[in-house]
Amino acid sequence: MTAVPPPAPFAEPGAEPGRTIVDVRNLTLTYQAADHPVYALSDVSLSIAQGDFISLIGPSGCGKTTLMRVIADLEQPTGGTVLVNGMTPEQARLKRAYGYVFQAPALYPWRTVERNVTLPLEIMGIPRGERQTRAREQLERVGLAGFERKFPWQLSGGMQQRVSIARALAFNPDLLLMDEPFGALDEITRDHLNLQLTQLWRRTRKTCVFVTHSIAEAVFLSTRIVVMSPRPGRILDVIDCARDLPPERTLDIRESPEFQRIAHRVREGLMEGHSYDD
Ligand SMILES: Nc1ncnc2c1ncn2[C@@H]1O[C@H](COP(=O)(O)OP(=O)(O)OP(=O)(O)O)[C@@H](O)[C@H]1O
Repeated sequence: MTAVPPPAPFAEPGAEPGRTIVDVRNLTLTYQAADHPVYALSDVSLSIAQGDFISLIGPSGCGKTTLMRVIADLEQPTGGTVLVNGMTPEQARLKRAYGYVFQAPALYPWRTVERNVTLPLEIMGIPRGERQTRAREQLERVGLAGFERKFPWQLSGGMQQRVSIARALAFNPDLLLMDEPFGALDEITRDHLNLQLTQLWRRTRKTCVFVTHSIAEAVFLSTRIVVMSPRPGRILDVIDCARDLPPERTLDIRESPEFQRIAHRVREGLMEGHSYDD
């Protein structure tokens, strides 16, 4: 894979560390399934600041995707409020305040890599030359310079997921929502992408919300980890990783006692909240 350029220690212009980007208060969501209600989220409150990297971790079905989808205005809450950049999720969606990366890359096989990245810009009516410039910048950011004219099926799964990250970044959103983007990849590729993602985050200081089932991935990437209970999803613990781990992270920090201690606390939280009756 192509190496990512070395990270520069600055945030993007306009970034204001500390400003609240996502404000979730007393969020409840019940799905009305055909024969019974599904209580997906119960009384979730969370404040996410500019430049935070938040991981949501919890057992399968605890509502992690649901929480992301409410922030993205893809689901309507039953109760509580959500503000994104001070706006309702609908206003934020219309203003393209966030980019969303799905579990599967969701690329169009008949479009080149570059034309997959430019798609949201086409929809926004941005002129062709500017679309190309922005797509190339983002592809370079994710280490895919030179792959513009390839088709998705010519790339590995990890490279395809990097294309979808470039696409989500193309319109320069304040917020990046990533729903288990590396879950289907082998461990070595996943390590590599974790490293690239932490470098990308450090360069841009985009606010990130990241869903994962991997404790190591959550500790490695995050400034804070949100541990959720089994359904209905509630927040059991919020763990500050930025206090004990440096912002600049290399894979070997996973061996450090600080890393192990945080991982242990996440594991304890998951075990305490887990019901073995299911
Ligand atoms: N549209 C829907 N209608 C009914 N139930 C739903 C709907 N979408 C999700 N659910 C249920 O709501 C609960 C939470 O789902 P969600 O996908 O948010 O969990 P998750 O924590 O992201 O799970 P996973 O880790 O397996 O991806 C699950 O029990 C799921 O089956």
